[in-house]
Order: sequence, then C-alpha cells, then structure tokens
Amino acid sequence: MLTLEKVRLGYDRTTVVHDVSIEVPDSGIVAVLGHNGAGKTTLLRGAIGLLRPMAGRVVFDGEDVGRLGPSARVARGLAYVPQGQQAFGDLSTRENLRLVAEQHRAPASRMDEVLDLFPALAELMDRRAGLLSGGQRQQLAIARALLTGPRLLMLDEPTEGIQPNVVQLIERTIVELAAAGLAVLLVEQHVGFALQAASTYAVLTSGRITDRGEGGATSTDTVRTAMRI
Ligand SMILES: Nc1ncnc2c1ncn2[C@@H]1O[C@H](COP(=O)(O)OP(=O)(O)OP(=O)(O)O)[C@@H](O)[C@H]1O
Repeated sequence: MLTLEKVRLGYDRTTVVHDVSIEVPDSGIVAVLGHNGAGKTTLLRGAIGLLRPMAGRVVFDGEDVGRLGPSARVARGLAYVPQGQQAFGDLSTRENLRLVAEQHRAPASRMDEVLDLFPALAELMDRRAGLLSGGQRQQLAIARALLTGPRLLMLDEPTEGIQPNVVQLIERTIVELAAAGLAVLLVEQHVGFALQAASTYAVLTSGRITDRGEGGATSTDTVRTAMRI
C-alpha cells in the first residue's frame, strides 16, 4: 500500500533519513524501532507530506505522492497521529471531532464507530481538550485520525508519557484496528508491544535501516542486539 523507496529526508542542508526503503502492505502492522533522534518522526513526516523527500519516492497505491502535501495524502487514505497528543486545547472534545468529521464528510456511522472504540471520549464530549489527561488526548488524536477514513494509520510513539491503564487500551485498539483490516505503521523506541504486534519490523539507527525482519516476540533478542540494548 505504501512504499518508501530510498527516501532521503532532512532539514535545510542536514540529512536525517538516509535512503530508507520500507514497505507497508495492505494490512497488518509494520513497526519502525529506534532510539531518540534516530529519525523516526522525520520518516513519518516524509510519509505524510510535511517534509518533501530530497531523494527517493513515496508511493501510495501505485501513485508517487512525494510532491503532494498532507491534505492530498489524507484524502487518499493516509493518516498520521503525531507524537504529543495534539488537539485544539480551547475546543471541546466534540468540537475537535466535528471539525475533522465535517472537513472529511465523515458519515455519522463513522463517528459512532470511533466513539465505540474510545468510550471514555463519549463521556467527555463537552470538556475542553486542554483539560483532558494525556491518555484521553491521545485517544482523541487517534479518533480524529480515524474520522478521516484512513486505510493506513501512522502512529508516532502513541503510548509515550501515558498512564499504564490507557497504554493497554491504546495497544488493544491498535491491534483491533489492524485485525479489522487497517494497515498500521507504528514508530516506537520501546521494543515490547510494537515488535510483538508487528508483522514486520525495521530498526532505524542514525537515519539508516540497520536490521529488519518478521515481527513477533521471537525477534526480540535480534532487535535488542541491533539497537544495542
Ligand atoms: N525541525 C527540525 N530542524 C532541524 N533538525 C531537526 C528538526 N526536527 C528534528 N531534527 C533532527 O533530526 C534528528 C532526528 O529527529 P527525529 O525527531 O526524527 O527523531 P526520532 O527518532 O523521532 O526521535 P524521538 O524519539 O526523540 O522523537 C535529530 O537529530 C533532530 O535533532
């Protein structure tokens, strides 16, 4: 579904991601694992169109989308949940959701499905997003991405800095979404859940892929060695 072909990304004259190739198939979870500063966020920013590739191609459903901006890529079925539980803090949960739903002409049934996934949000519809906990705001951020009706969901460290009970909920939801047919590209610095849930993984070290293979707990030792942990 999404192919990054020898993609080079960076800022001004600094190259951060060096000719990286990654294939995300039509279904299942692909994990990109790497330490802080490895270039994981930069890679996702290139995939969604916040950064233009300096070299290489970003191909989605056979189309080279490398020159398209984020809205055009979202319209084609890509969605991106950045790190840090972003939402419009002054708007309520409902307003945050409605903004996306209206912009993407989401049918009412999609809103119902999303709220079924995150029942806690349904109880917090009138609360300002700025007053939500980190875990609640992360659920809101994923819900907003799902309202765009994606076929591929890209998540940047979705459980970072979140209380443990919500971590489990988010992990369970990611697995459920993937089981229901959504393709997922999950970027993580922690090996545990991401590797276990993934069909395939790649280790990113200083902007280069240093190891890749099949997901699952059996790959843990290989990945830990590749990441030097
Ligand atoms: N806007 C920017 N301008 C210049 N350099 C940047 C910018 N954003 C990130 N970088 C640099 O790019 C490198 C990779 O950062 P990136 O955020 O992609 O890594 P990461 O693997 O996602 O790390 P983390 O887990 O800390 O988010 C770092 O050296 C960082 O300082």
